[in-house]
Amino acid sequence: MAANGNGVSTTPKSPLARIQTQKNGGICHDDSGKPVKAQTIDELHSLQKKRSAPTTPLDGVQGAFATISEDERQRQQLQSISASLASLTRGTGPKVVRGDPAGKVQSVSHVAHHHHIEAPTISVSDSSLKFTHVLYNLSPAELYEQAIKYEKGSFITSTGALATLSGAKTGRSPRDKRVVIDDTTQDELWWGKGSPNIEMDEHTFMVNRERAVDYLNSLDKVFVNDQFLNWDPQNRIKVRIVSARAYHSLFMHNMCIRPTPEELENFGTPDFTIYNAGQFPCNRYTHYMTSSTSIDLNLARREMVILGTQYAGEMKKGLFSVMHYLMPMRQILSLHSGCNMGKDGDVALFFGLSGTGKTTLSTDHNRYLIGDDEHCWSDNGVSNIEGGCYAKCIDLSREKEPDIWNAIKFGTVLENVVFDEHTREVDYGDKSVTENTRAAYPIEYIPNAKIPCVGPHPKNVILLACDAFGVLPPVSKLSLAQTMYHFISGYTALVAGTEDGIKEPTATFSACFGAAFIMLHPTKYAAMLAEKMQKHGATGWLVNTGWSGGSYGSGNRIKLPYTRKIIDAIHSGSLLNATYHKTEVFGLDIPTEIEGVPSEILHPENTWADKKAYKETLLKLAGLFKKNFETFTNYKIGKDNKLTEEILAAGPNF
Ligand SMILES: Nc1ncnc2c1ncn2[C@@H]1O[C@H](COP(=O)(O)OP(=O)(O)O)[C@@H](O)[C@H]1O
Ligand SMILES: C=C(OP(=O)(O)O)C(=O)O
Ligand SMILES: [Ca+2]
Ligand SMILES: [Mn+2]
Repeated sequence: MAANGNGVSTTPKSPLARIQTQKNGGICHDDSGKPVKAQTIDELHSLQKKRSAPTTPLDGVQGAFATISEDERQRQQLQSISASLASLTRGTGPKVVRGDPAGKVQSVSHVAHHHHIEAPTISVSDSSLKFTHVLYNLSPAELYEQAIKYEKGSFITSTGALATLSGAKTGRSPRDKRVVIDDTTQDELWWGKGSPNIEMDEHTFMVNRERAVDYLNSLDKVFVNDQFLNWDPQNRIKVRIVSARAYHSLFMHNMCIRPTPEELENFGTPDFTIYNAGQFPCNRYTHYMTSSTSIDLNLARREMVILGTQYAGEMKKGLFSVMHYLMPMRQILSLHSGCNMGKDGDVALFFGLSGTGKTTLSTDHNRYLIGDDEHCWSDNGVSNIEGGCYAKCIDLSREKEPDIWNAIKFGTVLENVVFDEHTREVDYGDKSVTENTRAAYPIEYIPNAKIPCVGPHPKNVILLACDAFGVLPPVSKLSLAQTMYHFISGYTALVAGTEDGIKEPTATFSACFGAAFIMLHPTKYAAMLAEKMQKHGATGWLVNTGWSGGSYGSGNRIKLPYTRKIIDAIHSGSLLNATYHKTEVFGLDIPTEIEGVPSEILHPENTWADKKAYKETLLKLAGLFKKNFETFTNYKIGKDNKLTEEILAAGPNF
C-alpha cells in the first residue's frame, strides 16, 4: 500500500481514503447517489439521446383518422426524396436512407429505391449500388454539428451564431441566371433587353439538372429541407431544397417558413424543388453557359438547378423569382419590399434595391415586423413569403440596430464575417472577405415580429433610394403617377469600391426595385400596384437613404436616426398634413418641417455649398432617369391610357 508523505498509510478497506470535505463529517453533497446505469461508454452514449416524440399520439391511432403507420409514412417520404434525386438518363432514383452515414444506419424499412422504369441493364451504374444518406429537416443544433464537423470555415461566434464561408461567390450572379424558354414561357415572360430572363432550352436544362443530380448522388449524404413559402394559407407553396452543405440547409431552415411536425407529415409532393450543387461547376462546353456558374429555372418542371456558386442568397432569391411568376397568375402582386405594421394596424411597404434600407427600416422597435424582403399583396392584404430575414451586417452596431444585433445568436447563419480567432467576437467593420456580409435568422428572433406574418392592406408605400449623387430630397410625397414612375424606374446609386479613393457614384435602374427577380414585364406589376394603391387609398413616398450635402466624397450619408424620424412621421400620418413645396426638375413635393429632423436638410440644395455643382448633378441624374425610361415609353400601364400618359409626365422635366 502506498503511504503519503507523513508516513500515514491509507485504510485497507477502500483503495483510497475518502476525502472529508466537512470537518464535522456531516452529509456531503457529492455524487454519492446511484451511479449511471450504463456498463460501457457506448451504453452511456446511448442514454444521452432519446427518440423525438411522435407528432401523432401512438395510443388510439387505430381509430378512424389513422391512415398509415409511421413506418409507411417514412417509407413514402424517402421514396419521394428518391424520386426527386432520380437520374433521368438512367431511369432510377438512388437508394436513400435516413440519417448520418457516420451514425448507425436505420432499419431497412427506411430504405427506398425508386424505380421509374423497370431497370434495364444499361441503367446500371456505380451510383445505383450505393446509398445516399438523407439528412431530412435537421434541427439547427444538428446542422451546427454537421457544419462544424465537415465544412471548413464553420465556427461558433461569441454570441452563438454559426459563422460560415460562402466560397468564391459572396453575392448573387445575375448574369449566370437562365430561364427555360418553351411554348408557354415564350409568350408569358419578359425577354430581351433589360430583362433578367436569359433563355436556355429544355434540353440544356436537363443536362445541367443531370449534372447537379449526379453530383448530389455521388455524395455520402445530402440535406433535404421540406418547407413552405407565403404566410397566406390559401397561397402557400411547398418547396423542397436538396443541398450538399449544412450551411445551405440551415440558411433555408431560417429563411423559409418552418413546417410544424403535423404539416410535415402531410407534406406530400413539393410544388417546387431546388437542386443546389453549388460546389460543383457547370460545364462551359454546355450550350448557353458562359461561365462555370449557372442558376437555371424551369417553370414547367417546377425546378431550379444551382451549379458553381455557394452563395446562399441565390436560393432565396431564386424562389422569389418563382413567386414573381406564380403569384401574378393568381392576381396576387409579389413585391421586393420590407413590411411592418403599427399598433393600430397601419401597414407600410418598403421597396428598394439591395442596401437601400428595407431590412433596417422595416425592423423598427415601435412596430410589428411582417417581413424584411419578399411579400405578396392579395385581395386579403399582405403576407410575407419568407420565414426569416437576411440582414446586411457591414458596420452593424448594437446602438443603431439593436434588434438585428440581438438576433445574431444561436441558430443564426453569419456569412463571410471576420472574427477574433480566440474570443470569436465578430468585427462587423472588417471587409476582408466581402462587403456583403450577412446574417440570416428566423423572423421570430426579432422581438416584435408579427406571427403569422400577414397584415391588412398597406396605407403607405415607401420607395427607398440610396442616392449617392446627393440630389434627391430625404423625403418627398408622391402622386400615384409619380409613385408608378419611380417604381418602374427603380433607381438607386451606390458607390462600387470604397477602398481606392473617391469614385463616381453609378446610377442603377432596376424595374420594380427588383428587375433581377421579376419574370413578367415590369408594367404588369406596376399596373397591379397602381390598382391596389388606388383601391385601398395608399400614399406613395420617395425616401433618399443616401447622400446629403454633396455627392459621395464631399457629402455624407443621411444619418439613420433622421431617416427613422422621417419614417415615423410617415407612419403617424403627421407628414401627410405637412406644408409642401415643389422641387424643380424632378417636381417632387417636399415638406418644410419634420419633427426631429433639421429643416435645412429637407431641401438638398440647402446642404450643398457649391450650388452650381448641385444643379449640374441634379440635371445629370435627371438625364439618366429620362434615358432609362425610354424603354418603357411604348408600353401601356393599366386599363386606360390616362394613367400611362400621367406616368410618362411624372418624371423629371427640364
Ligand atoms: N439613413 C439610412 N437609412 C437606411 N440605412 C442606412 C442609412 N444609413 C446607413 N444605413 C445602412 O445601410 C444599410 C441598409 O441595408 P439593408 O437594410 O440591409 O438594405 P436592404 O434590406 O434594402 O438590402 C445598413 O447597413 C444600414 O445600417
Ligand atoms: C438577398 C438579397 O437581398 P437584399 O440585398 O435586397 O436584402 C440579394 O440581393 O442578394
Ligand atoms: Ca398527426
Ligand atoms: Mn434586406
